[in-house]
Amino acid sequence: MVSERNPGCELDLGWINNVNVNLTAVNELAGKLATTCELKNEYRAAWILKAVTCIDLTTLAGDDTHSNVSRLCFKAAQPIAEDLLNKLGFEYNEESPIHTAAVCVYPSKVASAVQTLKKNGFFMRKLMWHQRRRVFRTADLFATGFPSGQTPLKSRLDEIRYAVEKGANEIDIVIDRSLVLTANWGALYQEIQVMKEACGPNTHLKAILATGELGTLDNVYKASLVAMMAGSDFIKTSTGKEAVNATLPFGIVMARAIKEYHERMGYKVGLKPAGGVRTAKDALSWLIMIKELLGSDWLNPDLFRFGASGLLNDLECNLYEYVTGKCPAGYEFFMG
Ligand SMILES: O=C[C@H](O)COP(=O)(O)O
Repeated sequence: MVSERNPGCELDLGWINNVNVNLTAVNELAGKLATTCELKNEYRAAWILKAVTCIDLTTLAGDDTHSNVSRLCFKAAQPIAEDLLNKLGFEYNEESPIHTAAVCVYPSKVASAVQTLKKNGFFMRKLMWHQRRRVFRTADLFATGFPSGQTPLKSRLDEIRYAVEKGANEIDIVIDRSLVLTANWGALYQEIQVMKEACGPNTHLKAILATGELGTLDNVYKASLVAMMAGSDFIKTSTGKEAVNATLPFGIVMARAIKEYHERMGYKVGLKPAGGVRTAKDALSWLIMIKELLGSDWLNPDLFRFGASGLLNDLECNLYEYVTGKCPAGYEFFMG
């Protein structure tokens, strides 16, 4: 289910200054969510498949080449081994819902990803999916001075324009954490707004808050609100490069901010945990958290993504175990 894109709103400092997060309650809820995930058998397999479709399949390597970006694109288009998928009752064809949500690469590799996707007809599939609002996207994960956000605004805007020109249709920007730590909400709002303008009307913006570097959960909630007020389509926990990345307490606080924004403004903003989400167990805890706090509307790639380089492999292994009753040998899956 898709809602109208978030256009943002005026910066509301009164709203931001009223934020007060209950740390103990957040940690208790996170503990419960992490331990009460009792999904079994076909229900677990179905949720794992759901997780696959919500992945922004990412490569972050300094030695990325055209060839490993191409492999990533193929894996994104057919994320589960075909025989395994068939045993689960699905097959790959133009209608198949089983693909990752997006491919995420550095700006300099966007052209490689777009070329592979086009050459192999994946964008034709995208057109069909688009009619059903299920879009297979190429994202540029690392624009705007990734991962620190400490380069001049002009060069961050140039990076965005470069990636859009090369065919990226989602941009993951990183915020300048110092603006949060000094409570400079006006400057943060303006920066995100101009970055959204640089994306243009058709390219979605995901704002990476780098929650592990924001100091307090109050700051996480406030930065979430400011990013949404500035028009972000998604708010995202982390770059994967902070000492602490996607944790359930951060996710709970961001989900609560998204819920409040939706109640007040009427727009649904997406959530993207990223960094260190590696196992099926992690993924299921996040999906349950989303269902509990935001409801089923958010359980789809239009409103929920995992930013992950290594999660897919574990999801596929879990499906293999479900189908065959045994653990796969390491050589059976070529790339996670
Ligand atoms: O957004 C994606 C993250 O940077 C990936 O982090 P990860 O390599 O820990 O999965």
